[in-house]
Amino acid sequence: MDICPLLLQVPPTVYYIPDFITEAEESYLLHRIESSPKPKWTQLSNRRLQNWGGLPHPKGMLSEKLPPWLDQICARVSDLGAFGDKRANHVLVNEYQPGQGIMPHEDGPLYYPTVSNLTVGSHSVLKFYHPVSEKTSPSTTETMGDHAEPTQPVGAESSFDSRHFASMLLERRSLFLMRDEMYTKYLHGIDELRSDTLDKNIVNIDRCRSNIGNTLERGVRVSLTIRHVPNVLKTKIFVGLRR
Ligand SMILES: O=C(O)CCC(=O)C(=O)O
Ligand SMILES: [Fe+2]
Repeated sequence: MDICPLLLQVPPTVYYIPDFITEAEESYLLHRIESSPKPKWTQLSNRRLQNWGGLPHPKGMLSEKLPPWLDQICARVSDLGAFGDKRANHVLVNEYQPGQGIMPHEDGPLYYPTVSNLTVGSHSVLKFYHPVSEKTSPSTTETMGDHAEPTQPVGAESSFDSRHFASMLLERRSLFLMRDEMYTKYLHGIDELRSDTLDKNIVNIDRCRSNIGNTLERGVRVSLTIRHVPNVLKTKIFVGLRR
């Protein structure tokens, strides 16, 4: 399996694995996601999502058992050593219609500092940004635990272009991993576009089916953000015995 880090314009903390799953596995995952009960979906302004495994919280996540179809994929990602000797215990499913995206953000301190993203259904382009300054905290913070949308200070949008330093093409069925400073320091986001024209900023183009200059129309893309939440509440159930 090809998990060589990309040593080009980005630090060696980004991994791209084309065809991590088969077409049959992709169809199966899409089917399971689509057939999840309606209340499992949370509609946000620019995408909808499903949260699995519990709601990450600074005081600890009350963990919920993952369904077998997600547990299997979590095991496969964990077996790569993505989370050290820990196992992924949390999955966020994001569904993007063409024209939808996610604002530049960081994933925050509630997760083990490695994020893995499995892309199904259609491709996307993930863009990476320098933080506003090395000393200040990033302009946006993703607090997916409570489904809050990333926020952005007034005037920050115009500066994103100048802070953009690399992009990754995430083809369907691929797995993307980022860790270390790519997780803790830099921001990532997806532009709200209906198609992507691939330019020289795509650092993983050599591992992709497409070429620089191609324009790819976006279909409905579902991504599975697979992470490890270290702070899990150990619930103790006390059973009172009465005489
Ligand atoms: O859809 C993606 O690939 C990115 C999702 C993301 O950044 C997140 O869930 O925090
Ligand atoms: Fe993210």
